[in-house]
Amino acid sequence: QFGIITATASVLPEKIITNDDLSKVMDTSDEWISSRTGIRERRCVTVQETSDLCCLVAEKLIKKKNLRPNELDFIIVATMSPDFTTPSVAAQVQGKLGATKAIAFDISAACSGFVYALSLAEKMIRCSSKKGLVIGGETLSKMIDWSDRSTAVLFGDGAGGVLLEASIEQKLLAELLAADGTRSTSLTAGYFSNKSPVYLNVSEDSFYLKMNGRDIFDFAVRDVAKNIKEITQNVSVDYLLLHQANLRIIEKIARKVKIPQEKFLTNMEKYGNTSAASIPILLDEAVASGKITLGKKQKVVFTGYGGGLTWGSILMEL
Ligand SMILES: O=C(O)C1CCN(c2ccc(-c3cc(CO)ccc3Cl)cn2)CC1
Repeated sequence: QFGIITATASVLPEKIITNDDLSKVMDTSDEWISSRTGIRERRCVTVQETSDLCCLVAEKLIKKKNLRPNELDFIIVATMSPDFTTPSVAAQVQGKLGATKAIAFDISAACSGFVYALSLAEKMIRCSSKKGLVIGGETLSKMIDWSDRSTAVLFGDGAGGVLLEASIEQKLLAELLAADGTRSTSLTAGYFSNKSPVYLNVSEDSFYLKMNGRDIFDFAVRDVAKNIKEITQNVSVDYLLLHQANLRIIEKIARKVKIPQEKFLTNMEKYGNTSAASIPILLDEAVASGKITLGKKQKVVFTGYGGGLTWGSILMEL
């Protein structure tokens, strides 16, 4: 048995923050943000937590296929902005859903989290699991230093996910996942400072998201392009769904891998960078718009890249 995607769903917080809204509270402009990133607005939670967004995605997914919650064997949530270190977001979703049979755990791989989680979940189905949810969910708005315009304008909140079910047909055709921990300091967030009376180290790390934009930009254009080139060799791909970090980066990658721009779907203009949620949100919108139809055998590449550093692609027939 192999894992195939049989439903998609996404949930975005209602509150919209436009570039102009941000230009009123920090030294930035719609012109700068949209020309350098492609982002025009983003969503921000006002009362919801990551677990609330993920729970709504889970409810949408099981409803789409008329499943009962206790039919699920697993719930995996990819997030870098959980409500708690424990309980996991996945466990919170399992409890709220009443998915009593599902094992539940979070995956921490930043913006590669959804791709890492999808790869792992498909292996679980190859080893006898039958049905499960793979969700990417973030409330990055709590991780941002809202006085740092270099990062505050880039990120957004949201969640998306897929229902994975067992099939005799193999649809996950190839994958290429990678990590490079020697570059781990290029993007950090959620550092817990140790307040113990015997702790001696004074770290300058911060809870707030910090990024070396230049390093990450160059990493994305170099390593990610190489990864995509390798996985799309001798394959005619219909669409590529890359982590929605920056439109300029996606354009540069498209040119490097010599695949037409229009095959690279984008929606960062509406949602900004939602880290692990960006690919499943993009997928759900592509399905809702009819660009992608599940079961139509379209060849799609999912590519995540970000903190860790981690990156990776999965080639799937949908
Ligand atoms: O000056 C400019 O043009 C700046 C240059 C720097 N930029 C960047 C750089 C890196 C990212 C980014 C972030 C993550 C984290 O999820 C993952 C993947 C990427 Cl590629 C996004 N924007 C913005 C415009």
